[in-house]
Amino acid sequence: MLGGKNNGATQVQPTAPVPAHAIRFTTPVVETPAVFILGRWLWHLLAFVACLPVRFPVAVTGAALLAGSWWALDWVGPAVVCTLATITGLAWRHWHPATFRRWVTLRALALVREIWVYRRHWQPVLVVSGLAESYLERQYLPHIKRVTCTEWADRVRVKLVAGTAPAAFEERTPHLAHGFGAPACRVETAGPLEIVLEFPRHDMLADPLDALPAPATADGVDLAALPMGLCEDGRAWRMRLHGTHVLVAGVTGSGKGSVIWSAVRAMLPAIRAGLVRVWAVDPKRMELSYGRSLFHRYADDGESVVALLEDAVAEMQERAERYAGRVRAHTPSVDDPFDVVVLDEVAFLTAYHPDRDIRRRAESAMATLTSQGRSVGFAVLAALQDPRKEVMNLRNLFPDKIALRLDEASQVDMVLGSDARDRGADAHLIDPDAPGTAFVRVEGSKVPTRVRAAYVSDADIDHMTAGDGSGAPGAPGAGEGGA
Ligand SMILES: Nc1ncnc2c1ncn2[C@@H]1O[C@H](COP(=O)(O)OP(=O)(O)OP(=O)(O)O)[C@@H](O)[C@H]1O
Repeated sequence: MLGGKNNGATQVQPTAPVPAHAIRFTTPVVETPAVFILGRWLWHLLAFVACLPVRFPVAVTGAALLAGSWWALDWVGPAVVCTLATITGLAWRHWHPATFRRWVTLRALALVREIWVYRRHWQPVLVVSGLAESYLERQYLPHIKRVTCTEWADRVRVKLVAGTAPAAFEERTPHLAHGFGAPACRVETAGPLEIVLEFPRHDMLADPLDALPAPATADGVDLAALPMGLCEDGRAWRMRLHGTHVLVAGVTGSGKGSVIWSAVRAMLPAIRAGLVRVWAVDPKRMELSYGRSLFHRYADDGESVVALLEDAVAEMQERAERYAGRVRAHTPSVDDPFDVVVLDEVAFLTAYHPDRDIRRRAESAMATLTSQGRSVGFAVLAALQDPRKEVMNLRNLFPDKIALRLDEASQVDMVLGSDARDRGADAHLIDPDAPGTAFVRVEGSKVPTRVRAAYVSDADIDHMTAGDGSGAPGAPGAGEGGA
């Protein structure tokens, strides 16, 4: 089993008996006749050649055409084939650049990277990083099955050595990333004994992102998928807010404001239409006070904050009572809007406020909102700098979490869950010069995704409060309508 074709390759021959043993009983070593070894190599060569048309159809067809034309027409044949191929390739690239990139460029790139980067360095990198397995004094290596390239990353499909688990790779992602010269490495389980290692080739999130245009009408606001920024694979980062609560953690200057404001901006037409109400808590008086006119309620000092939270709880409970036995899912309407309680620097309420009673009442209101609010259309979007339990012990009441730049490696798992760092969510290593960059667990994926929130500048907030539809200068007015 261990020595099976797909389970690894023998690297070390059995060694001599250990000198300390006076007598050592071992099975006799029988020399393998050369004909068997040559036969095995020949078999592998034939299998490789037979698989070539399936693995590289374009390259094999090209080579066959060249050979056939040369045989039929001497040198004129390959010259004509090359000219026609070049013209066809250029035309294809011109008229269908996306398919040309997918079928030609990325496949060629995958072949080069498979040979030049991964197969060439596979053995030394895996042995040095401790991923080679030993059994009966032989060494076995996981086996590269296939390398593919996407726009932004290489995906290396690996067959594991029997008896090992993906966790061994998850623990060594930094070794693998450095070993293969990639900025990061992510591990996905692809099936029994199979994993995919994802190595980004370049950072799609290196450049800041301008504020995204807000939807033109309230109909266009999808509260389950608010456009927030970009994922590292170039897809849009969308965040669910309706039916969940979101906790945003990050050190000062990490970009918590851009997450909050991107969410508010994405809901703008629905806020204007009265389908969404934002209850803003702003103890620092720096972040949310700027867009005060957009909010249903605003509070910035201990007493008023607690009053706001307790009013939200009262409204939530009144709604829950009305819905009991009649309505099972909340749909935003002008009578029963979607209520978002935005808490900036939540530690002010849970840990730093000098009045113990304020802390207790605030915490109790937050616990009630987060534990009962989801199904009746109440969501909490809270931001904090320090995710430790002493500062915020309600962490687990937030189903969705966003880890911006954090201070310490241990905080990553506190925010994103116990295996997040093993799966490559190095939030403590985020570049301080790239604020707004974060790790999130997007729906349906166990692997944390790196994202960057769009930056909503003061000028953008001015346009939002002034009533321009998209928040951009000169944009048309907001549309009305139901969500
Ligand atoms: N998404 C982003 N893209 C580019 N730059 C950003 C982004 N978010 C924030 N910045 C820059 O980083 C600075 C700090 O951002 P922000 O105030 O949002 O951080 P914060 O985490 O809220 O900090 P604090 O906790 O001190 O309020 C901003 O003034 C802005 O210049």
